[in-house]
Amino acid sequence: MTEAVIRAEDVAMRFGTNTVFQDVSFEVRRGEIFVILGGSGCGKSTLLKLLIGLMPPSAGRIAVLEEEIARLAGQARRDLLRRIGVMWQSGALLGSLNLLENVMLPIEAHTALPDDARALVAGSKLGLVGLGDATTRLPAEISGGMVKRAGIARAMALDPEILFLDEPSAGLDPITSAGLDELILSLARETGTTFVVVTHELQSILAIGDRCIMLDKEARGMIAEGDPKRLKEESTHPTVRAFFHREAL
Ligand SMILES: Nc1ncnc2c1ncn2[C@@H]1O[C@H](COP(=O)(O)OP(=O)(O)OP(=O)(O)O)[C@@H](O)[C@H]1O
Repeated sequence: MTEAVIRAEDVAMRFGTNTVFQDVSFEVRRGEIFVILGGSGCGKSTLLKLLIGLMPPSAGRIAVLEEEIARLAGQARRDLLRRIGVMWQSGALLGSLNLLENVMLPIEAHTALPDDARALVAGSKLGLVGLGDATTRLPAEISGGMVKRAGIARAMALDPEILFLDEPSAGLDPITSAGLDELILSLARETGTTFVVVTHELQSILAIGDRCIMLDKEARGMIAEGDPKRLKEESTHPTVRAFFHREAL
């Protein structure tokens, strides 16, 4: 079986007396597109924060690229974070910098490459996401879909082994959203990057997800794991069925 790049074992997260989830265990395998899904407030963003080490779990263990991310500090932590990329919902571009300069930022921060080489790398990442002709545009001058693409280019600037995407289709119309799904699929195929995507967009989940887990607020944990297309056909769990068949309800 393909190597696991993330292993979550019996993970729980509590804020005070509020248990968001517990007993969450799963693996993400190298090269797959892994989707974290579930309704509002079930803890998708919280789980994403645990996976990238922004906070430690209340219980359990999360290993990312064989390292227990919550326990790392200093250089070891920086070294691991360099191997992963994150795109937040907004795309998080700096408005005063053009797209090329935005993508150059992480390269400047983490490598000693000279200016022209940095620009070359940043330009090639923008080319990968279909923005090769827009490198001198400012974020305010481009569409919402292009902002997301630029955010992905920036998250890929350092050739991450795992790319985390937080609600990539949020705020996009269905056609733009479908275009973004195609981009994610082609990047996964061409670069071999592992994708972990947080979303509740059913069309996206079915279009891009190799495997998924579904979190549930009432159950305070995972209620499904597997290939989303198979879950849609085969799951007998009422909440899972309602989610995958909601168009028909
Ligand atoms: N820093 C925090 N302190 C206290 N409670 C928090 C904190 N972060 C999240 N929560 C709680 O955890 C629960 C899950 O929130 P989270 O944002 O992870 O859900 P979500 O599935 O991402 O929701 P949405 O799809 O609406 O973004 C909520 O009850 C929220 O109030």
